Amino acid sequence: MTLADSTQLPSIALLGAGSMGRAVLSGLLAPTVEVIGGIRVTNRSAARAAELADTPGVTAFATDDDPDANRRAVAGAAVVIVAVKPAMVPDLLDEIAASLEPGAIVVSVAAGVTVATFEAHLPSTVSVLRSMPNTPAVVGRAVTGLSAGTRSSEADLALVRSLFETVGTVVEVPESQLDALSTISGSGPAYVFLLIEALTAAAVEKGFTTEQAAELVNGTFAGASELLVASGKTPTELRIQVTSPKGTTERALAVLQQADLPALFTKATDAALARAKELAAG
Ligand SMILES: NC(=O)C1=CN([C@@H]2O[C@H](COP(=O)(O)OP(=O)(O)OC[C@H]3O[C@@H](n4cnc5c(N)ncnc54)[C@H](OP(=O)(O)O)[C@@H]3O)[C@@H](O)[C@H]2O)C=CC1
Ligand SMILES: O=C(O)[C@@H]1CCC=N1
Repeated sequence: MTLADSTQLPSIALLGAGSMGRAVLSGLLAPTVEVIGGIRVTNRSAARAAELADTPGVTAFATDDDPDANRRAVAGAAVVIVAVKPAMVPDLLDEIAASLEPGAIVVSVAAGVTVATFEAHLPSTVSVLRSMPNTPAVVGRAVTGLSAGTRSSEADLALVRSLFETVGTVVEVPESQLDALSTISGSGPAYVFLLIEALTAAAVEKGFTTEQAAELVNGTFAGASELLVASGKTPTELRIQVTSPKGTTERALAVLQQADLPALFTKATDAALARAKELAAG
């Protein structure tokens, strides 16, 4: 490991060790990352905190065991990542507000909840940023949307960018675009898995075993993704390469195109966007 490969981060409190909290944590625990001052993680249930108890560099607290867990975790932390469900955010912010260090950076991963809500619940000395990572963070392949708040400096943005780069790539957007980004890349892995499930069901229906179907379909999605990245070609060019004139793929695509997938994805992402607005309203 060279110095250029490594990331140094100041002390971090991660509030909420669910799917996304643990996905972000996985990047912070990489050998190339040094969190000076360590990582404090909180969760509601003691069971999840116990799972993290032996992780080097991590101190885990459960709010079920200790009502002060979140306040203890944020005291002295330079960066606080809020990874609880959106509906829980306002109460959590009220709980920790007085314990935050002046100058602390609070980063939200919560869908929908606006910077304005965070800033309204926190002291004016605290810098707020919003992020929208996705679950491939677990394998270092997240795409994270990141937006600065009204009180965050360029240095805060750079620090939080480097934090999320431990789990993948980062796309900076104005907050007005973050909910839209969430409907694409935040939710996106679920759309891909739904397609995988559907193609797997078609394979089983054609007589393949579940194991064979998984090998065929998972391998095809992984190979196609890698081909897209490695070839530098567009998805359209690559689709055309598969589709022999008057061949079998052409027949299959004609059926799929009847469903007007672009319109369906517009409708689906519009529904996700509407839900983000509901979450913002609380
Ligand atoms: N899942 C995803 O793909 C993405 C999720 N997000 C956002 O991440 C956030 C978390 O979602 P997700 O990880 O899926 O949800 P989970 O339910 O998996 O995680 C939420 C975690 O918060 C814990 N928790 C609840 N209350 C408290 C509290 N008062 N203090 C500390 N911890 C608490 C829960 O503990 P317990 O289990 O014990 O109740 C749970 O572990 C949401 O705001 C979501 O919008 C953002 C991008 C993508
Ligand atoms: O479904 C959700 O609300 C979160 C945000 C994006 C992905 N999961």
